[in-house]
Order: sequence, then C-alpha cells, then structure tokens
Amino acid sequence: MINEGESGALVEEWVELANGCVCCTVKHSLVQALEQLVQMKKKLDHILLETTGLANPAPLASVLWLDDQLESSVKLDSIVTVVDAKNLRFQLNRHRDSSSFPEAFLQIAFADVVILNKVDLVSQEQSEGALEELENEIHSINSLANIIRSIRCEVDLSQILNRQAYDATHATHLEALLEESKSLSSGDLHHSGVCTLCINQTEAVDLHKVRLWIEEILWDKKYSMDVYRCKGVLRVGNSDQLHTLQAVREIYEIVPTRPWRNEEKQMNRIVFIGHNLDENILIDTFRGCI
Ligand SMILES: Nc1nc2c(ncn2[C@@H]2O[C@H](COP(=O)(O)OP(=O)(O)OP(=O)(O)O)[C@@H](O)[C@H]2O)c(=O)[nH]1
Repeated sequence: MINEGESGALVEEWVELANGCVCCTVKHSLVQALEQLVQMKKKLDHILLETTGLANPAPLASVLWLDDQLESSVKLDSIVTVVDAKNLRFQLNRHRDSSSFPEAFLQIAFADVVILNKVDLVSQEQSEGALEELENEIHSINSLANIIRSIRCEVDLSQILNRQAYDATHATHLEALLEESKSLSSGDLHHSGVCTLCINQTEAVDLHKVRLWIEEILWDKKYSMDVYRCKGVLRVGNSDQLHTLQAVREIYEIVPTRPWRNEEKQMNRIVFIGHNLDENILIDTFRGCI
C-alpha cells in the first residue's frame, strides 16, 4: 500500500504481525472498493473477479489475502484458472524453452482449481489419454490444484465456490497433505522451472527457527528460489497442535490449527510451488529448524 508521506514522497506502510504475516496497515483500494460493494448490496454471497487473460495472479492474491486482524468483510476464497484444453499444450510448449515465463504458467501455478475447458474439442480428435496427459502437465506445474474437466465452463458451483483455500482454520485442504499416498512432487523438473516440490520431515521443529527459515527463502531470497505458493503442516516441538503454514509470494502465516489426532502420524510436510526450486537445499536447510 502506498501513501503520501510528509514531503509528498510515497511511503510504503507494512507491519509484521504476530503470526509472521507481513501485512499492510492500510487496506488496498481494491479491498476498500469491494467492502463498499458488500455494504451497498447486503445480500452478496460471492464476488468473482475476472482478470484479463494475460494477468499474473500474484499481486491480486497478495492484496486480497488479508490478515484476520484487519477485520475485512471480504476474504479471498480461491483462485480459479480456466485453461483451453485444445490450446494448452501449444501455449506451454511455446514458452517452455524460452527464458520468459508466460502468464499461462503463473496462472496454473497459483490456481487452487483449474477448469480444463473445451474438452469436447480434444476428445473429438484424440483419445481419452490426451486429456489425462494434459492433467499430468497441469499437475507437473501445480500438484495441489484440483482439476475439473468442462465443456463451456459448465461446472458444479460447489467445486469452485467456498473452497476456503486460504483459510488456516479450515484445514481440510492442508490435512490432505498428510495422506502419504498422495504424490505431490512433480518428480521430473519441468523445463520451464515452474514446478511443485514437497519436503517431509518427521522430527518436531522449533517454530522460531521455521519462521527465520521461511523468511530467508521468501523475503531474503537467500537461495534464489522464487516461491509462488507454499502450503504445509508442521509438527512443532512442545505443542500438541497441528500447525499450518501458508504463503503467497512474500506473505506467509503459520497458525496452530487443532490438536493432532491419535491415529495421525505427526510430521512436517511442506509443498512449494515456484520457479528455480531446489529440493536438496530446501530439505537440508529445513533440517536446521529441528
Ligand atoms: N466447442 C467448445 N467451444 C467452446 C467451449 N467454451 C467456449 N467455447 C467457444 O469458444 C469461443 C471463444 O470463447 P472463449 O475461448 O471462452 O473466449 P473468452 O474466454 O470468452 O475470451 P476472453 O475472455 O476474451 O479471453 C466461443 O465461440 C465459445 O462459444 C467449449 O467447452 N467447447
């Protein structure tokens, strides 16, 4: 958030909140506009913001993912990306070998839900296998995204509304990380460098050290990794609470969510989606948090 200072200079107002989140003390004008909209029309259930097809979702996500302490009447529920099943491969291949990172990769990387649209055009020409390959392609960039196939974007609204993808207290989507059977890493590194990585660690960690570790990665860019999204569960020493970790670009939060259940195997499991991610560095440096 940019404000005019005493001399007319532009001053950024950021504060670090107790939960580790770097947050703006003043709400972005977009948030204020949305809040006014909610006030004017009291019966709004959801607001769908459609960006241009060429938008990078990162700045919007950062602006709309608000700290609870700002007590806003709006909150970011999820990011939905529509991809054209007929053109996806062509678009991704076009940019794969270039040093530029097209919005197509970013929009998939930031998505909580990917609607794979125009599947009728693919299956008319090719086999079912082609759609599965496209889904694998999407998951190689973002293993956490839920993919829905569609024709003319006709989808069950419950699959895109009320996902609560940014709500730490609604930890179901984060708890799914604990399902060991679920493969979350893309394995082979994408040529574009945009991919998903998952690190696991069974020993309990020191919360203070985890904060320093994540801040070095997200804020100081110490290891030159570009993290777009990060989601995880943490096993924190001297605590019976499962902690959740979420990050969007530089903003992150770690919160105690609920007590560990008896049948659960307590562990740390963190998924990173980004560019230039180095699995060995992440694993090695995370060990320093024990
Ligand atoms: N066969 C088929 N055609 C579709 C489908 N979805 C959209 N179309 C058609 O594709 C054409 C282009 O629509 P879109 O690709 O949705 O374009 P758009 O998203 O509205 O365009 P922008 O918002 O400007 O990016 C239109 O004629 C649609 O009727 C689909 O699932 N199957």
